[in-house]
Amino acid sequence: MDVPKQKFPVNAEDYKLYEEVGEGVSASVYRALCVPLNVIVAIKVLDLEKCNNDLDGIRREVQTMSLINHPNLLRSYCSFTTGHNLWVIMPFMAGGSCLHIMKTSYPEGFEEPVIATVLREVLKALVYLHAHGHIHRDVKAGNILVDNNGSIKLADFGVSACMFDTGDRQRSRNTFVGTPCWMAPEVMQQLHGYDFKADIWSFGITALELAHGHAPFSKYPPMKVLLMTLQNAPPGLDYERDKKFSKSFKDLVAACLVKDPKKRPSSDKLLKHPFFKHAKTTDYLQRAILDGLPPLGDRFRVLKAKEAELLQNSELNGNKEHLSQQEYIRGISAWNFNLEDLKNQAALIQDYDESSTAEDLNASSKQQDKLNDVKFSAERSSSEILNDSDDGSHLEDEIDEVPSLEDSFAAFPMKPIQALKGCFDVGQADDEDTVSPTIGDENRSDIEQHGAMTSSLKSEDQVEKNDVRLPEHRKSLPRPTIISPKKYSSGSLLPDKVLSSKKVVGDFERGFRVERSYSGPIQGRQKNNTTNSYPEDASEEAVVQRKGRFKVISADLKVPVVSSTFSGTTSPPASGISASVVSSLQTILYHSTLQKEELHRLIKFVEQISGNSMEYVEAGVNGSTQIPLTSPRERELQSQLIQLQQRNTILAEKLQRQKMMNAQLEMKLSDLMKKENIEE
Ligand SMILES: Nc1ncnc2c1ncn2[C@@H]1O[C@H](COP(=O)(O)OP(=O)(O)OP(=O)(O)O)[C@@H](O)[C@H]1O
Repeated sequence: MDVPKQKFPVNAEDYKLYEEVGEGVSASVYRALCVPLNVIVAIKVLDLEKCNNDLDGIRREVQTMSLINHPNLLRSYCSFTTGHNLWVIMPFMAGGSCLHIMKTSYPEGFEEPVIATVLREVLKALVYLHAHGHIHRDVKAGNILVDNNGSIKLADFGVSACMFDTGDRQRSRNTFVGTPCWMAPEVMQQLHGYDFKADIWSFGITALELAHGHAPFSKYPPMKVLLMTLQNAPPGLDYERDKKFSKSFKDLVAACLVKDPKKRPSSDKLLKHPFFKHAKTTDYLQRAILDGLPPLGDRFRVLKAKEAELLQNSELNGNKEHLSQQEYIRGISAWNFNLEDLKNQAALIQDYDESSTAEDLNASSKQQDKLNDVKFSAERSSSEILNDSDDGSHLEDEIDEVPSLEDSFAAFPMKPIQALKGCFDVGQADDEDTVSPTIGDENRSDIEQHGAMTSSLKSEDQVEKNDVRLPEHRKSLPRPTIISPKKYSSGSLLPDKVLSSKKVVGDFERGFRVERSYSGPIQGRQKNNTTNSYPEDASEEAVVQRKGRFKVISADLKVPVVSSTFSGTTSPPASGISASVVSSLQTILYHSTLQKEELHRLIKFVEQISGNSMEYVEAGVNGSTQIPLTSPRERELQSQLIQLQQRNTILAEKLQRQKMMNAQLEMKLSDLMKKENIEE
């Protein structure tokens, strides 16, 4: 329940922690009492040492949560660090998440009026976010929270992004975030970046999740989900069990789950969809789904015990399918970039194929038929196939040598916690309406700047006044400023014109040049996006530490905007730590180049194989109904084609992994260079 404006203390001693009520990838959530105010709150506790992978995301989440102001969005009262933990104080949503409610009482999903009511509230939140330039990027039942009175709030801004971001922030919009089952195809593809419409896809998947009790493909490991989302026809409400749903509901889902983002409706347009005529008041939700539910803490305990039991059983039985189920139960969000995990996930794909459900397989397109052909005809494991393949195995072997890159990362200085103090301390504004820093002050701190970008996050009324068109603050953004191109070290992320400018010589330049010859999709994306004409993110200059995707911003470091750091004609002075970083950087660049070369070959290989073999398989499948394959030669050929197809699938997955590794690498390089610049 929303608490009227009060100043929440930023001291751990002022809070009394009660039971745990939720758990995510990076955090545990507790019910707690704010002693001085005598108010029950929820506290999200993040161990910063454990989530050094995504501290940047956490910082963004904290900032966004403190600035939003909409009844359907979970805001934070304040946040602060205590020891190596970050505490985010927020309203306690006693009903828990829709996912939890379904797991406890509605495993087959909710009734249609409940779904309409929940979705309408979520959509209102999205209209607000989108109108203010934000993409949520993780819309799913696990992030839809219900209060005692049935009111709904969308939570978890850990991976949200601002459409008006520049620099690294903008780059994050071209990266792979979200939860695979809910992730839009364009986000997975990482080709042209994505926008608000990615949330509309996730919204459609969430609609199916609420209707069935689980998201489509939720039983599969992430790699498989990727392939199915990209290759299959979009899921929908097309099955026997979906007969109970209205035409307008089916239509809404179909409208959201269109692969071409341009053809998806915007959030404000979707809000006018006839389906929402079925929506009721939130009191109705309270009666329909909360009545009789045990307290959140008890439900959470039971679910956690179930999860532990499942995990134990699956470990005992060696049943890998449960691993994915575990993730689902926990409502894991944000793709896990752990390479070992990814390898394991990819290795599971064969196992999952055998247990495909009618739902998942029927939702398939022609391509899925092809996959199935492969799936059911080839009995050998992927490793067997790879071992005796002539043209695929060497590629596999070479790729498997790449993990040395991980070692390269490990060499970087990474001790972020000390530098963190102050970064996350976000108290409650005395007057919320005053949280509107002046845009254009180039020396402001990162937090201030974020405030500027989210200064638009004002009350819902204001959005309505604006008729959900272009947010007012956009109109007031400073005129596009032409600045000299910023010198990234990120190789292929650079637009051509930056790459070609001979600003960096010596080994750096060599690195750049080599990078250039391999124009992966990331480069293409960046090219598109660097054409944006807004000033670069001043905060970039204040990065003092980085680990993974985390940038530590010095709270009081005021560095003027320097748009061209390597503007000289000599290489930057490399002394002490710099020299070692430079040499690490060179090693990484070298590896990156090899990797890209490999990717390039893989892409060609996959294109060739898929182009040719798909045709053949299709011909074989279609033809088989008329001309049975009788001769042993024909059968042998058919089986070879199937094997090729299977290899193709495996290579595509490898390719995807490599892409992700590359993206991470690019970001690390870029950050290291910036750090170098700052040190100079
Ligand atoms: N304010 C709240 N009131 C009640 N329960 C909450 C609240 N915030 C979060 N929870 C519960 O805790 C769970 C985890 O929280 P949250 O999603 O913020 O963590 P996370 O680590 O960001 O999770 P993930 O990234 O996996 O979605 C939620 O799914 C929800 O069930």
